[in-house]
Amino acid sequence: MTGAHRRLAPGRLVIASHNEGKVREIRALLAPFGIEPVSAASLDLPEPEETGTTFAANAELKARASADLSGLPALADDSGLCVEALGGDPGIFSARWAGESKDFGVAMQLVEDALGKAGPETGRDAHFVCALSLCWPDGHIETFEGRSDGTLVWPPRGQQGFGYDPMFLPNGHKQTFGEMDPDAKHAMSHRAKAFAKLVAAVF
Ligand SMILES: O=c1nc[nH]c2c1ncn2[C@H]1C[C@H](O)[C@@H](COP(=O)(O)OP(=O)(O)OP(=O)(O)O)O1
Ligand SMILES: [Mg+2]
Repeated sequence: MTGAHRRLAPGRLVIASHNEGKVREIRALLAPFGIEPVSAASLDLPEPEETGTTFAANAELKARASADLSGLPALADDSGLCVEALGGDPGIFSARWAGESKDFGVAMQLVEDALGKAGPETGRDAHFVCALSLCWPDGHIETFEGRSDGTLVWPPRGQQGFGYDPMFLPNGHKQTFGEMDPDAKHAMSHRAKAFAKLVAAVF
């Protein structure tokens, strides 16, 4: 995002996500800022089809859809796990790899199987990306990205977090995101880094 930023006034803000794990993390990140978060689910807002080809494009279309329908500022998150040996897959398809039932045991197994096929020489490096878009009801939109680098472990470890967290070991740490205390993840994750940029720009 370039150019002038707009300040976000205190008041209600829609968290434009239908993923409970994300909503929990975004609520925790918003807690110090005097914002009243309202979930998209509680307003019965639909889950838009993610037709974008980048994290930023998908975050923007989700934020815009919720801001248009609710008349409130809306914050959306598009994120995913990018595995270097898989050319960046599952990437923007990270949620879709978990199928209709959103089973991340299945999705993590698919990643592990694909890594096995890629062969040992390609390594197990991966990173998470998070794009956060904040859209105001008049259509003004700002987008911020964060990234965490790490490696993939097998078998998955830990019950904290959500999604691919149990197989992601962030660089410089001994616990996977699935084993870490949520506060420790919030201090360093891709989502926290994107959020820090948003905070610097709009709060
Ligand atoms: O910190 C994370 N720890 C583990 N896994 C993660 C994380 N961040 C994203 N991920 C994975 C799982 C998630 O399902 C997918 C995002 O897909 P994405 O389309 O952005 O979200 P979603 O469909 O789950 O909910 P929604 O679009 O309603 O916000 O990437
Ligand atoms: Mg989604």
